[in-house]
Amino acid sequence: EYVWPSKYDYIEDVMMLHSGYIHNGFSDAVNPCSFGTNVAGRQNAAEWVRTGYHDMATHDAAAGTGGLDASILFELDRDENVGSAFNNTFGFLSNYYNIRASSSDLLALAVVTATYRCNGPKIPFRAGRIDATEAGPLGVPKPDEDVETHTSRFATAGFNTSDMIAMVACGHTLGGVHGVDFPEITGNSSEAQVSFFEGSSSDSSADFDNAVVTQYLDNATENPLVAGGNDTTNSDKRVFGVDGNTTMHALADPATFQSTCADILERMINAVPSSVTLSEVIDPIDIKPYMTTFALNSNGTIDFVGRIRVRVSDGTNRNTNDLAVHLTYADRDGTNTTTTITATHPSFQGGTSSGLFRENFSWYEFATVLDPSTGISKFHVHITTPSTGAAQVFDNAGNGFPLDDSILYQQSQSCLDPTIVDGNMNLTVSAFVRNDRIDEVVTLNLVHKVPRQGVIMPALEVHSQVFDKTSTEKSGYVLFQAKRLLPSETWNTAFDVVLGEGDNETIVENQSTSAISDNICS
Ligand code: HEM
Repeated sequence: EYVWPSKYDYIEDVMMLHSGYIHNGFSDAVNPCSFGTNVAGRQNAAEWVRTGYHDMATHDAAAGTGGLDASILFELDRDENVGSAFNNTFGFLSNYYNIRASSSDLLALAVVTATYRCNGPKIPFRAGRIDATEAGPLGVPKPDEDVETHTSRFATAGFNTSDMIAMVACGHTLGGVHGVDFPEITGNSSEAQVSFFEGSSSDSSADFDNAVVTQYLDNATENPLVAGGNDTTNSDKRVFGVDGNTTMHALADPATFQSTCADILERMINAVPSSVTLSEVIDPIDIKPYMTTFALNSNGTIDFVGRIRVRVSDGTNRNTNDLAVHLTYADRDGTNTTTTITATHPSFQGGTSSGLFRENFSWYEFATVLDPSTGISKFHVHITTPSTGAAQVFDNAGNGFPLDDSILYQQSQSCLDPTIVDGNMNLTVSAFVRNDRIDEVVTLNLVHKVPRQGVIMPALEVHSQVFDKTSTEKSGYVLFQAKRLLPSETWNTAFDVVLGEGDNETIVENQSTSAISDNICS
């Protein structure tokens, strides 16, 4: 059962908030399925799926090495990874990459998102992949290799002959062979030339359907890897036929094709090194709070500002126009207060967001102040249906939504000075620590983005630094500050503020330097 906060909150947002009032646009690049960022010949959805496969292809299931680990970032100079698909894919994914979302998790989510956006099946998504830090072995199948080589490559990765046929068919339902990458196959090397696996007469190549299978069985295929003029590069013909077409006949049933692809692509993205433990399947979270501000204000009270995201997808029996949300909370000692904090539904963009798998969410915003002498320890979310009076209380799997007011990150008193000195900018992070804990260590954990030659994604290194206690006191709190230099070209990054150590740790997670880049450093 989901408990807030979770280390997968960020990736769940990437997955579930594609468009609307609060959105991150993860599916914009594959919506519609044919979309190619207005570059002739490009189809992002096809590129994402191909990138997922090429990264996984060198998995060794028995040895527990390789797989979906983004090692392909280091393997782009190889002739088995021809084309701009890989850099295009990671170029888009880099917008979402951070310490809470590895390149490999984002790539797996890209496969899931592209497949679904193209009318394909719903592939369950798990997170937790760890990125490789160097290239893996060679061995991505090439079209001019024989079928024994391909069969054994798939077998090493944990896929039998029938799995191989299905995986290739499920991949080659999108996109095609590009003239710039394989002119010897297309016979035309121009930028815009694509010989689609499912032919040029329909837009099937932008639809996750089984035309690649039925056209092959009907001997009516234009697939350049089946009907190409040079049999040497007709790898799909050899792969599809290797079991006497048994698997292809099964895949000719549309429902079987969809369910088989869901299974084989899920296994493809979950082929990970044995050192990786994947999370449970990430399902949409029903009630999810977001803190906007939890800090001391100039009046000496605590600003308590945030949002509640309520799932209103089909089947929830919730109607955005007939919902009211309020919070109640317990003070620092755990005693319930009688205060009701009303959350209001914003009207901009209907105050709703939508995401993968047709999920919909409605937003409710609250802004109040709390007495710093009594504080807060947890809150409950109440959802009522005004038309019927029905009321429900959400308690975060039993214990309420926890908040710890022993440390308050002061975003308004933190800043990133835009002046660049010797390639660096001055970062100041401020936090108030409650009097009873001021003797504990306060640490800034800042993510440094370290550029890597020829690799789109920088390495992420966490640098820790201890805060200094200042002489500023307010409302039973003492101000702490950490100052450090941040390389200007990678200034846009994230940090955590941590009070105490071990079991006593209180963390304010995932704050961003971009949120303080307009603040004036005083
Ligand atoms: C024997 C195995 C395979 C071989 C030899 C092979 C070969 C190829 C070749 C030559 C291309 C053209 C690339 C270009 O022109 O840039 C291609 C494209 C593609 N492949 Fe494969 N492939 C194999 C398996 C797979 C699998 C298992 C998947 C995914 C599950 C997949 C997904 C794709 C996709 C989506 C494209 C279209 C890319 C685009 O249009 O930009 N392939 N493949």
